Amino acid sequence: MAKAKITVRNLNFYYGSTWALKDVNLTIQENSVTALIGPSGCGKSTFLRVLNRLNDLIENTRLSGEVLLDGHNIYAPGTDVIALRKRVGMVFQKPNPFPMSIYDNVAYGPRVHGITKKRQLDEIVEKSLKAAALWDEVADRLKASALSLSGGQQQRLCIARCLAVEPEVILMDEPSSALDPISTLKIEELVLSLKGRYTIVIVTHNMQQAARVSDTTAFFLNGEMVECDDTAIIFTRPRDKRTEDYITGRFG
Ligand SMILES: Nc1ncnc2c1ncn2[C@@H]1O[C@H](COP(=O)(O)OP(=O)(O)OP(=O)(O)O)[C@@H](O)[C@H]1O
Repeated sequence: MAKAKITVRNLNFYYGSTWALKDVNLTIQENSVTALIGPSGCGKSTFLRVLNRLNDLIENTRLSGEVLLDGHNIYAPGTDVIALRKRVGMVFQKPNPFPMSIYDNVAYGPRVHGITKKRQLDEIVEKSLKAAALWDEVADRLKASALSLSGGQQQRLCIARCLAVEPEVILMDEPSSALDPISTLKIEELVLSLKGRYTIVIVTHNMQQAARVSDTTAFFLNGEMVECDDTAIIFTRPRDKRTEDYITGRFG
């Protein structure tokens, strides 16, 4: 039985006078992959950043509405934002490993959260790199700089770093748009392998990618969430004409 992991209610978001998200209502099911699609500037990334309060870091922004994670509003006063971001991790468009070793990148989060025993860290690093499908390529050079990895490997390292703190939700903002086709395929396989254990929300400009990896797709346009449904329905018989125009390439 599907369970709502995140419920967004009447969400509005403003950058100064720019109304970037307009009364968005959306439910994200637990342990599934939800793709956010729509033309450039429609608010996909803003919506993603709302889900772990990353927009809090941008000045002169305003939000109204509710974002419930397991039924609790993450914007309620007194919310521990550090704890929230541990539960709701993020992977960015451009791989952004820290300038330190492969091992230290993955161990970084667990260390911040108080894990210091080497054996325990070793286990977490191995498990996370395996889950991110990178272990076989780096097991013999964990002390090498993360910056010596290829772009695709760096992105899988960033996913391993995210997994190391055992998040419940993983937000991915166009995670393969800066990568070559083979690395992109690896990221897509990885997303599919993580499905079922994590709730994944992925922003993508690539509609084939959305069709390949996601269970549910939400279409955004000019800050509105136009339509959200099973991915197969969105791509074959969307209800809204605007969705149809977008997926058939009439604009965007
Ligand atoms: N930091 C910011 N300050 C001011 N306005 C912003 C900021 N970030 C985004 N916006 C504006 O908010 C709107 C939504 O932008 P957002 O980046 O969320 O769209 P997007 O759908 O993710 O676009 P893209 O696909 O090009 O990344 C746009 O009008 C954009 O100009």
